[in-house]
Amino acid sequence: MGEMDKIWGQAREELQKIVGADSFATWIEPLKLTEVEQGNAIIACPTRFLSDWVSRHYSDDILQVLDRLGAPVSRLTFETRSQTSRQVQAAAEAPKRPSRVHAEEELTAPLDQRFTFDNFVVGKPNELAHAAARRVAEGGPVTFNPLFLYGGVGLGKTHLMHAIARETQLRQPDARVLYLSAEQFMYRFVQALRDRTVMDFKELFRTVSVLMVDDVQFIAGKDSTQEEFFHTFNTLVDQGKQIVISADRAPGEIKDMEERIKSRLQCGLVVDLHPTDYELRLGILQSKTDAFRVQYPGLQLAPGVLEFLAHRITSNVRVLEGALQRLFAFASLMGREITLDMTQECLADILRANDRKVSIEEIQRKVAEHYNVRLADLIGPKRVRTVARPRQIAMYLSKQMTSRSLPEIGRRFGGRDHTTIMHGVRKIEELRSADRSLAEDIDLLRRLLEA
Ligand SMILES: Nc1ncnc2c1ncn2[C@@H]1O[C@H](COP(=O)(O)OP(=O)(O)OP(=O)(O)O)[C@@H](O)[C@H]1O
Repeated sequence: MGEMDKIWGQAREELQKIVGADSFATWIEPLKLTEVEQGNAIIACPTRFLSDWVSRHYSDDILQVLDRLGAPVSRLTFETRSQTSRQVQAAAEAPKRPSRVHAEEELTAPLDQRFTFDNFVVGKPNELAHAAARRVAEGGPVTFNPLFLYGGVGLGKTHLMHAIARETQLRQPDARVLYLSAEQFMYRFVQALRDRTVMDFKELFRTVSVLMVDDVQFIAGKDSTQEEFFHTFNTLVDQGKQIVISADRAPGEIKDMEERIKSRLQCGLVVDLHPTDYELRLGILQSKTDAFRVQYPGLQLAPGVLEFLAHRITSNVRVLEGALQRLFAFASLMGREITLDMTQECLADILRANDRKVSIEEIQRKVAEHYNVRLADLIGPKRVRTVARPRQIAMYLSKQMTSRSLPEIGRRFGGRDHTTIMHGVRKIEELRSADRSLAEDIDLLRRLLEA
């Protein structure tokens, strides 16, 4: 067995544990590692569609697993077999199934086993989206059509879409649920145009019970795809069929999307997934930790680690999950308890990327609020002690927490000279070591500003 086959064999075992048996069979099984060269792993993949999906959804997992197995890889390149061999393969497979069934199976993107309602942690920022998704999945009379879910990267849109599709299939086994990305919609449409099978395409789309299209912003600027999408959409709505759409922004904000489509998209229920808050992040971390404990039995987790992560990693849930996954893998490899020190060491890059940039204005506002003085007084010329001390604290924090120079800070404090700022910073440094309650006040303010 060659070196690549050996590594890939081990990687496949690991990946199966991470993604689950079904997703593994659908997405990872058909792949083959052919070469690792200067940090680049070349992976052979039977179709473009498969490589697109795998690179969007499983790249991080594959990279992490290869890394863990000692293959120093920082990039993945997917190589698809040539067009000719793909056609030969398709032709060889075609007679096995009736053509209609074949087409439907190909159209619906497989569902990720991990994306269920049970695994979705609900908090303030996503409770409305979750409730609407559940309502749609319950079936019954269509009350809002379409359901339009939108939100920033990695906040759970795809997760909710898969959960709706799965739940609908469970509750109504006869319902034809079609779930696909807008990119796949376009790809299929273009293929139908090329193969002169547009009528079949229309027929197929217009006879589904539930149509779900992920990342609809993708068809912006693609005129004929938009046109076709619009007609499909109207036909289904007229027939009272449920449509669920997701996008990275609100319908009205999608550029290069025809007005009539935008307005159609807005006529149902539009709900957004807000950025996560601390409580939701902590809830998600706790739920993922429970899942990881099954995968890594016996692993010890020191108190405070999850709170630290929820506090420091605020970008999105995907990053949060990736961080936890790396931490568990690292700890299990080292056979050590997960402590705060290990967390900081193992996730240094992610933590750095998530460091909050605090502005001088935020510092001034927070300090003024904390000491109950007016913002205008904090910045203005008043010299009374009740204002002068908080002002110096704000100067000190501005120097510590931002990369601004003393003259720049001076300008934001009502045009003061840089020597005044330096004096203020020094004064607080002195007082800090002598006055405990002042030191505690400053720590509290810093924590509030970093949150
Ligand atoms: N509330 C939640 N509870 C549990 N897991 C969540 C939650 N929100 C997001 N996730 C997880 O975060 C990851 C990213 O979510 P998802 O793929 O649904 O994001 P998205 O909004 O579709 O992002 P993108 O715009 O990048 O496609 C997934 O693994 C998902 O399971």
